[in-house]
This record gives sequence, structure tokens and C-alpha cells, in this order.
Amino acid sequence: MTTTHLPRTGRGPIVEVSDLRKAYGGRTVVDGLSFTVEEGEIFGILGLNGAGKTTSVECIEGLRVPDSGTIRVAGFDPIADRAEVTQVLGAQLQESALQAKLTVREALQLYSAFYPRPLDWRPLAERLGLTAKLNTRFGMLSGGQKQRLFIALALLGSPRVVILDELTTGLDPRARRDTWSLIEDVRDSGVTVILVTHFMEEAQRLCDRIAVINKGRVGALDTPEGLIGRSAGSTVISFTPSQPINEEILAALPGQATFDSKDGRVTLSGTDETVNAVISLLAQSHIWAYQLRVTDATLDDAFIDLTKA
Ligand SMILES: Nc1ncnc2c1ncn2[C@@H]1O[C@H](COP(=O)(O)OP(=O)(O)OP(=O)(O)O)[C@@H](O)[C@H]1O
Repeated sequence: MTTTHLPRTGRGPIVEVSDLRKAYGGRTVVDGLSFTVEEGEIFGILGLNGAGKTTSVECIEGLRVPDSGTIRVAGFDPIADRAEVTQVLGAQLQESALQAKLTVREALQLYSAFYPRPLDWRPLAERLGLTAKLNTRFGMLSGGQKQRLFIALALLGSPRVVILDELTTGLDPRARRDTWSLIEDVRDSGVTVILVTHFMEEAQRLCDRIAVINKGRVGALDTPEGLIGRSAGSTVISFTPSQPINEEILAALPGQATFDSKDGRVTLSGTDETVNAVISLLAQSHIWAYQLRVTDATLDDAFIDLTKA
């Protein structure tokens, strides 16, 4: 199944990466990467450890110099047009970038001074739930509060795009969900978000489109639903038949991606067509299906499938 993505906003591309290549000490880690991020979307970047995600986003941020390829951020080159890119792009800081003794207020004031037309940090702090923490030193903040501060600092320059790299790593489930709402708020305020994450639930819930990076290349690019649909099958059907079913008949059912029969339990992944075919087969053969389960495949299933060696 192929899903055609329509940009949420129709405002056109804001980040364009074309045939990006980067090697470290002769070892290629980004190998001809190309993708386009539409303005107004949350664009996810997924991939196994070492796939080249951080290297790629650091090239977009102008923190690393590509060996070849082109990158445009709102039409600007991150290296040649550094000043212009700094005005349109907000990047999440790494924890080491802030001194532990700096208070939240001081950090917001300091980073405001970096931009010619910064947002007023007070309402921003309010929106991010940081007002009560303004006098707290960075080193005393919880993981979730630090992430809120990083989002605030990334938004201070009123960017058109923010890059968030593993923003929710280390957060408890509640703080992670709060952060997701914040990211949606950011997107709803018109800012494009590029999100690098290892959390499939996060990507499935937040991202409009996702690039799965495999060994420095785009292995797949689609909406979360599109990725799920095009990999292992969008629906998983499992049941224990009251009598054995000929495996050749099961394997020939329409729309299915995978088939497994173990210890008397049958598991198929496929489409709605597969579900209907299973039901018809069972009815025609007068077979009972015990513990029949029909579940949606998840992005997790799709990711494992798409990053198989
Ligand atoms: N400065 C560097 N010098 C040498 N090798 C590097 C450097 N930075 C990254 N690498 C290597 O390049 C490869 C890609 O790293 P990168 O951080 O881009 O991957 P990633 O997809 O972000 O991984 P992760 O999910 O683990 O964060 C890795 O093998 C890493 O060890």
C-alpha cells in the first residue's frame, strides 16, 4: 500500500537535503541522503544506532561540513549562509551546553541576547510551564524541566524550523507525554519540527511523515500509516483453529505479508482483505477460531521490518 502524503500546510519545502555524503576517517556514514521537509509538518527521522541521523541533522544545523551534496534551509546553505540559517533554524541544545549554576531566567535572558528579534521569553516560559522555575539553577531541574527549557531556548529566536534530537530520552512516561503535547503545540503555532527519535510510539503519534535512515540512506519515507502499511502488513490476525488448517491454503490468502503457524496458533499479518478471507475460510470449513485477535500493526513492527539486515 502506498500512501500519498499531502503537506499539512501546502506552504512548500523548508528543508531540502540532496545527495548528502559524510565520512569520518574514510568510513562513510551518510551515503547519498536525500529528503525534503515541508513547512508546517513534524518530520521524523528514525534509524538504528549509528545510521547517521545525528550526523545528518548536524549538517543541516551547519555544525558539520558535508563532504558533498546540497542542503537548503529556507533556501539558505547552512555553511555559506550561516547567519541567515541561524535566524530561521532553532536547534535543541545538548545538556553540556548549559552551566549547572545558571538559573532558568539567566539562561533565557542569555540566549535572548543571541538573536536580533527574540521572542519575549516570559510568555514562552509560561507556555512551557517554567515560570515557577525561573530562579532554579539548571543543575537542579528534573529531566522533564530541562527538556522544557531546551524547547524554550530553541524557540527563542522565533525560528521557522526546530530540530529536536532524542528530546524525550530519559524522561518518565508522563513527562514524555507532556513533551509530546508541547511539540504538537509548537507545530500548531506554525513552526516546522524535525524530530530524531528512537521511540516508535512517539514517532507514530507525532510525525506527519517519517524518513527511516538505513546505513546513511533513506530506506523509506512515508506517513506513519504508510510505513506500517507498506511493511509487514497493517493488520495482525491470530487464532487457534479447532482443527488444523492446510498451511498452503493459509499461505495463499490474499493481502498478507507474513504467515506463521506455531504450537497450533496461526498468526498472519496482512490487510482487511486478509481478515475477511480468514473469516470466510473458517466459516466454509466449519472451523472454530479460539482466542481470535485482530490488532493493528504498529510502527515498531514496521521499523523492525524496514531496518532488517
Ligand atoms: N566525530 C566523529 N568521528 C568519527 N566517527 C563519528 C563521529 N560522529 C559520529 N561518528 C560515527 O558515525 C556513525 C553515525 O553516527 P551518528 O551519531 O550520526 O548516528 P545516529 O544515527 O545518530 O546514531 P544513534 O542513534 O546511536 O544516536 C557512527 O558509527 C558513529 O560512531
